[in-house]
Amino acid sequence: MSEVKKRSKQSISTDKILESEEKKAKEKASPNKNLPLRILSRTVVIFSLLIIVYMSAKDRTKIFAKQTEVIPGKGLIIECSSEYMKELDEYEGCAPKNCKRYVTDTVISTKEADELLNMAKRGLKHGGSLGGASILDLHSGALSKGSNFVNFYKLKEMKNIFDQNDFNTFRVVKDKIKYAIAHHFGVQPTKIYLTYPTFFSEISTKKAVTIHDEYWHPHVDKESYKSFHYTTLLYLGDYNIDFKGGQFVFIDSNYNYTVEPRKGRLSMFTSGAENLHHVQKVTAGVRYAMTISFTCNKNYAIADPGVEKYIS
Ligand SMILES: O=C(O)CCC(=O)C(=O)O
Ligand SMILES: [Fe+2]
Repeated sequence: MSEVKKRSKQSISTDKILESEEKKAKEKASPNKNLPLRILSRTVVIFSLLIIVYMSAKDRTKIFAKQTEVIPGKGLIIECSSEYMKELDEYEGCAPKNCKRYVTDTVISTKEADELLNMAKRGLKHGGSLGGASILDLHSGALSKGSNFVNFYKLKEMKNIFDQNDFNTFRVVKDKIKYAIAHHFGVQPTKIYLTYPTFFSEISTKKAVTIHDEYWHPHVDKESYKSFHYTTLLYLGDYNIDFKGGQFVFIDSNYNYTVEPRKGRLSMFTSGAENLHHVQKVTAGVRYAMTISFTCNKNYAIADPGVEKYIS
């Protein structure tokens, strides 16, 4: 290589080094020059991620029963959990043909739901949990009060708060539900028994105080209430009208299935691990519902509640 060529090559590479050093120096002098661009690109990335998370969460949630629809009957068969099936082996005529959840708006009338709602309000106004999730159990008499429970069958001020007419309404509704379970789950009505607790629930927007107020945790009813084999929920008010939030959600591995409460809507399901569920937080208004459940085990059977429950 000639001396001239060598020198010119050297001077080109020296120029390049100078150029890049100049650029670096400039960037150092004004570090914020690329900042808007960086903020913009990061914002785009964050928003895209949020959209992906939102869309995938949305896609995993299906509305099984909308409040605005009147559902004659809608069911979803699921695989029974092995523990549930094993336990039912010993109860002839009580094991379901299939494990499932089933929602119907045509078994219980609006009038019957209104009569029960009236009972719920009448009873619960004497109680009320500090944390806003209250129950009134027609079997044990447990009524949420403050951060505890009292037995309303023993309270002077609640003496005869429910008369035999009220208990009759409960019995008629309970019998309709029992036959609906027998029909839809393929079991003998004489082999399923009303069990405890059998209660009204009232949920407001108050912040939880005790563990009893934390109704929103996913759970299996068979674990929360060992006597349950068939859970039924009767809704006494309307989602998005009487209250906001408070949807019931079945949690499956692929999808969540939401039941929006509707007055008179009956939701029935096998109480095993196949029906893991939770209730979403109530964000406005007050939500009333009733839990009426059945067992296959005669030892857990209870008599229909009546006026003889009052302890004088
Ligand atoms: O009120 C509801 O919709 C369900 C309540 C519930 O899951 C329960 O009491 O175990
Ligand atoms: Fe539950």
